[in-house]
Amino acid sequence: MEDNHKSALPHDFLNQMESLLGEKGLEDFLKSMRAAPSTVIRHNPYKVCEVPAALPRVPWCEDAVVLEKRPVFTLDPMFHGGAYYVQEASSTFIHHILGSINVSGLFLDLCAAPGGKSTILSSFLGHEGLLVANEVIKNRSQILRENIIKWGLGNTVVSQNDPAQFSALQGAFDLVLVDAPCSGEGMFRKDPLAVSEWSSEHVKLCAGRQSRILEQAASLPRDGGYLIYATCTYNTQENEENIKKLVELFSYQPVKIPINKDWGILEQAIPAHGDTYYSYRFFPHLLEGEGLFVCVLKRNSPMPDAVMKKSHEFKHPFLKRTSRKALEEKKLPDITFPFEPAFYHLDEVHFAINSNWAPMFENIATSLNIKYFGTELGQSVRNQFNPAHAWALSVLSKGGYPTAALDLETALSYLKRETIQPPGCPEGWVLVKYGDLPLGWIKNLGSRSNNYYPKEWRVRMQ
Ligand SMILES: C[S@@+](CC[C@H](N)C(=O)[O-])C[C@H]1O[C@@H](n2cnc3c(N)ncnc32)[C@H](O)[C@@H]1O
Repeated sequence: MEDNHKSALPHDFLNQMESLLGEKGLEDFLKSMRAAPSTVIRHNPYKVCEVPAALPRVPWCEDAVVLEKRPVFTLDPMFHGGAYYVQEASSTFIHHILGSINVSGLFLDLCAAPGGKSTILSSFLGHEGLLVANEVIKNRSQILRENIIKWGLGNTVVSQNDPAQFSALQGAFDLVLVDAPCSGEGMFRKDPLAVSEWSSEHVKLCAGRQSRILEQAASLPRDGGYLIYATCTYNTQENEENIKKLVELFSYQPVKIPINKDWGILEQAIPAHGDTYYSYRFFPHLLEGEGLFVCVLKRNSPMPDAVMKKSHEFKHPFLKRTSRKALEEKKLPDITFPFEPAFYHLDEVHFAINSNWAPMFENIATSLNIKYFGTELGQSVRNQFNPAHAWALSVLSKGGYPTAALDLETALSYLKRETIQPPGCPEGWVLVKYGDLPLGWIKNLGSRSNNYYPKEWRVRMQ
């Protein structure tokens, strides 16, 4: 059995793993490759998510629990309402890193889709900070946008840009995460495609691409800000070698992350540029999770000049700033914000963001290709306000709209975009919920109701 598995893996990969782990290590690694990967969900600390207390937690992330078996997530309304994110355990280590270095402010997730790590960054920032979640590939930026909307904190700007297009934001960020595209060796157990695509040539190609991304990313944190580099692969070309190149070119200090030795994470020293940097390596035979490499660095280089333009007038081809008063005239309902909001509109579609971040957001919006930001509240149509789906899924209050609690069957019908008619529903806009978790809007017209669940998100599974 073990030999079968061994023969399914590329010969050069096995040699590489043997030089990393030794003969016995490779044997244990191959054994772990035959075991089923665990299923982990990380719940949204800002939403209602009932998780049985008896389930084991991921040791480095108190929000993440290991499920006994993998349910059909597509048929769980809580999944669609953003109550949790399905994420393999090792990746949730970003949560532990953030708690250890304890930095807040403006974060950038440069390679963000589908958004697993962005949702960790967003939860950590809460209502105080701002996250730019960027994904260069258009289709993937749409998935990222959807996951950010479902997470619902309203503290995120989704952009679709190449890393090279961030040059106007050099020195702006308190933290930059580069979770780079890689050869995916750490995902071999979960993703047979990663095995079939693997070759030494592909590793080389990935290492070159990561090095270019890191060179663009390295000047984005402020002096004293952090750069986190992560991959889900094991080879040293894509990992240690890239860190060595980076610290030769840019001034970064090492950061040591406290870990508990029972967790099974390997801390390894990377000697580079006369200093010792640290990597945190995850192997499936040493812990319950997939393969991961992480290195945290602290920028040590005062910026020569202030990079942010201090513009008082926001000039953007489509996006305009507006006031609460102007919005009230457009029938915006009464919303209690956990921060002082700044409002913007794109044609008649209205958005809110924490006003503390408005000047920075305006700089970002003029230099990047923005796909989403803050919370989309709704659209003014002929003296009426049509609430947005994103607002339903957001953690903001819902301005006194009536609600209807759905049972599982009706909630699934709603998510499939079928017509539902909850009993006792008043006429007009109604927020539908599963338990206490908002799922979206319906508009009750009396004789029938319209389902406003987004067409492109609807559940197709029967
Ligand atoms: C490992 S994935 C990110 C996973 C994500 N951080 C998460 O936790 O859900 C790497 C991402 O980088 C994107 N990518 C591909 N080529 C890139 C490039 N040249 N520059 C920046 N990002 C790139 C991929 O499309 C992919 O979404």
